[in-house]
Amino acid sequence: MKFNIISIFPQYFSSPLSCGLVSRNIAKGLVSVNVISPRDFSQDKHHNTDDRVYGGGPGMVMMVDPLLRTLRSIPGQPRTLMLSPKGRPLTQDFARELAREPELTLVCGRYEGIDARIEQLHPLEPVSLGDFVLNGGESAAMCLLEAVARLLPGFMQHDESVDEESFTSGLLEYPHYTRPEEYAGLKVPEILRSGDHGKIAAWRRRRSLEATLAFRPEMLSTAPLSRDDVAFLRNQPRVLRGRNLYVALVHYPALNKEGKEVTTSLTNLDVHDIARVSATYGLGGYIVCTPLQDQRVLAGRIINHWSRGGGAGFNPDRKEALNKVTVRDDLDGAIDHVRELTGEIPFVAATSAREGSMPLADLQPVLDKRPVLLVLGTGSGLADSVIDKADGLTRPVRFLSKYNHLSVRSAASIMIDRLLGDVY
Ligand SMILES: C[S@@+](CC[C@H](N)C(=O)[O-])C[C@H]1O[C@@H](n2cnc3c(N)ncnc32)[C@H](O)[C@@H]1O
Repeated sequence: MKFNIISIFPQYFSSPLSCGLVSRNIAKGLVSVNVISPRDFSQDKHHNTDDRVYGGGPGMVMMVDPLLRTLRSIPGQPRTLMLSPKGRPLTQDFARELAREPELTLVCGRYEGIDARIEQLHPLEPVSLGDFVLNGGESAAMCLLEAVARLLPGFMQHDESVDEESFTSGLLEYPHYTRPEEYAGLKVPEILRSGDHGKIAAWRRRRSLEATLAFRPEMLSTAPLSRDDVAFLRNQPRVLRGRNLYVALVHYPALNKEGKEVTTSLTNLDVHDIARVSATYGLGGYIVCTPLQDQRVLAGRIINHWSRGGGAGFNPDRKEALNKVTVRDDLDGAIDHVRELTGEIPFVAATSAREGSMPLADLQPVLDKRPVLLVLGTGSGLADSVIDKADGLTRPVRFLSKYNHLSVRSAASIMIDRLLGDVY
């Protein structure tokens, strides 16, 4: 496979291309690397390749002409990638896709980047190494080259090595050991010395599952998993963020359509459905807030029927859900309830279908440290006096859509799922 690397610092590549498997495979002829400098194509007498940025601001920008001439000097129009923070993230799947190409051109930016017109003048696919900024595309190009080249048949001493690595199966890899058999009192796991390949494979699968659960649990949502895998994972100790999450449904003060503060009636559906979501996601609790005596009696009747009365024997799952529900007068009562249960004052996150700037994801790290009370409104939404008491107002679900009129039950489900997903 051939790589053309376009960089104003060709010397950057001499060391990484001269050692390890990359160098061996260049010598073998499996990989060839052609580093080209746009300086050699600059028409200017000083061979300049950059100039000041239009519109003001610090830094220089790579000029379009030397780069375009460099690109056009490469015969055959190979697939051309531009290393850039805005690009498609480089993943193992993407590397596999690129390894099927006979030739790739990698364009390395420097300074503030490249004159934007280059993308209109030459087909370029931006590729990013991650959400961070490097000084230049050279180190990114080297990472990409390695990730792709090692997937070529014959590149590794043993081609199977790449089949078992992290991300290949959607999981992180299991741990490896080498001699000595015992070091600082730590022994290599017995099973790895047993010679029983079936047992070793099963042991490795489980260590892979454990590592993924510990370090990258979100990968488990998409990894192909067998029934055995799921049964194994279900029994692993997990930090369940959901235990720190509480949800309050506020019936007073809520707004009516005219924007006036009113008390809304509770509904059987809201009590049941949000209780079921709370149980499914392992929430700390669900607090229905209403100061009206008849509404509190009604809520108590619903809860008692399903958690202690006739419904409890009839449907034990519903009993578990309804056991999560408590009734309090208002938001202050809900906050007190969480404080009584946890000994801590919760972070209060109000919600709205209209406004709010706090991304839900910002609540995830908070859940690792202290209880969070997610406050949902009824009627036409939470009154300002409730929102004012909150520590933050979350961004509406579907905040870019004109129509986002969800029932409070749906909004609760979506927000809780976005916060906790399948794993936490
Ligand atoms: C200092 S950076 C320019 C950053 C640019 N001003 C921005 O804010 O997106 C210079 C060059 O480094 C490379 N680069 C920086 N971060 C990168 C990343 N995360 N992935 C791939 N390339 C990157 C690109 O080639 C980029 O043109």
